[in-house]
Amino acid sequence: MRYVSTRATDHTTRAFSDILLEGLAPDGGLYLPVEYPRVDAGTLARWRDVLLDDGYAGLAFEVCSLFIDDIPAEDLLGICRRAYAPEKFLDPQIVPVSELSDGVRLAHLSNGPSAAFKDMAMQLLGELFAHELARRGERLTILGATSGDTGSAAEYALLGRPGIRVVMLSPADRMTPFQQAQMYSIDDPGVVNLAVAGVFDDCQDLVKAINADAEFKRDHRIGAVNSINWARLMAQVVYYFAAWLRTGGDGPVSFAVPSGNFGNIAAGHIARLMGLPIRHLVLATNENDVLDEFFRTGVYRPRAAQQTHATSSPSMDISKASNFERFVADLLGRDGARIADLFGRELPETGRLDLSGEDRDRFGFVSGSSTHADRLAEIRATWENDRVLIDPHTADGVHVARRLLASGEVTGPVVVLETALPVKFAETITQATGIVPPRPDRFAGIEDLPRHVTRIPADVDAVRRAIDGAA
Ligand SMILES: Cc1ncc(COP(=O)(O)O)c(C=O)c1O
Ligand SMILES: N[C@@H](CCOP(=O)(O)O)C(=O)O
Repeated sequence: MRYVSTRATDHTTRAFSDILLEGLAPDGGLYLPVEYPRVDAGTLARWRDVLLDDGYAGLAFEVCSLFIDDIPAEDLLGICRRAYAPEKFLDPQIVPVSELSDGVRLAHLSNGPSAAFKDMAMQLLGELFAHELARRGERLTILGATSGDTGSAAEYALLGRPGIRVVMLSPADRMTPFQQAQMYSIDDPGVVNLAVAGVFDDCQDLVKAINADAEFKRDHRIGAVNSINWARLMAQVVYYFAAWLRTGGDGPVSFAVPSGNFGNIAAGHIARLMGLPIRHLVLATNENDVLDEFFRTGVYRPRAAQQTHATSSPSMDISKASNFERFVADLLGRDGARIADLFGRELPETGRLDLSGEDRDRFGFVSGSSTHADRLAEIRATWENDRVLIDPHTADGVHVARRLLASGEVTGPVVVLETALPVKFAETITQATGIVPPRPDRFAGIEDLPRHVTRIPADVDAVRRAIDGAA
């Protein structure tokens, strides 16, 4: 499979291993496969057996093989087996699917090392980076941005890997105490945590600004772990197949997806275009509802930092969704020149994109948003009715799914993607239920450990200095 930038105006394509290390394309666009591979009913039936016989790792190998043709098959199988070794996850099924009493299903994606769905991709990325860097004899500085979950998932997956160091930007004082402790308690010269005076979007802008400096990027061997890196999306595609297969039957299923940077649901969009029977992709936001607004109106209107609310689902406090560009590329038939103009000129100049004239309905998206009160009500109801604790991000998804099921806008089996364990958001869980969420033993006392973090302004030179200083 070859890859092309969303903004490409020529026929230049790249190999998977190259874009894995490169992350963001030099023209500022995001990589996509030249075309999505198609999966037919026979393949889905075979994959049902693969999942039963070879587990999640076997399925991941099958899906990834469609996107990677420059890593030998036996190496890729080993990579998938190490990434999805059952002992790394709280459940040997890796992604179990459960059913609540009202019929809504949950696909549990947060059983991995850092207790959020980011582990599903990050464990694979860790193995892929290690394989490719060893093969090339190269080093990589991962520069990432986090609103609370990508950072710890990346640091856990990459810690101690030869030739890799991580510089992670996080929004100062906007993550929960648990999320901060997960990252800032890491005491390792290969991990540099920077707390930026700003919101997640500021951190993401800084990452993009560094990536736009071709010379600095080349000299410092900068790579990416955010969902701007195609490999993240590829890995996330796998859990849509797994969840569909575990839901049983051959018919269409709808997925409700807590959304912020649009990576989680972009993977569902890709799975659907590959042929997975998905009826609706139910996009759920919190009060930061830029994406909900787009799917309702066709107008994409990112907000400034001052208009980005600090909510009780803080990992989704995002107002500029990176992966949205990938969706627009599909919406506009991969017209690279138009994408370059929209995202490289029109959006920065006008602050909005009006795509209401385009036929976005054909992609199966419906959307909604939730408030703090909605999330509390869903967490409480799910606890009282099912004795299941869900985190506030999952509650965003459950809320929108239940609302659209009730209105008839969405029908049939709905699988909500469960994206984090409640322990990461204990205060909100306790507010909703009066219960302190259970804490896996490996996280005992992390808030009491010394912190290793440097505060910086939202300034690209401060990031450059930190990268230089960490060298
Ligand atoms: C717990 C959690 N749920 C949902 C999301 C939304 O995912 P995405 O940013 O890929 O849309 C995130 C991150 O943004 C998250 O950390
Ligand atoms: N929710 C994420 C922020 C989005 O990051 P991405 O890596 O999925 O692009 C976080 O928790 O850090």
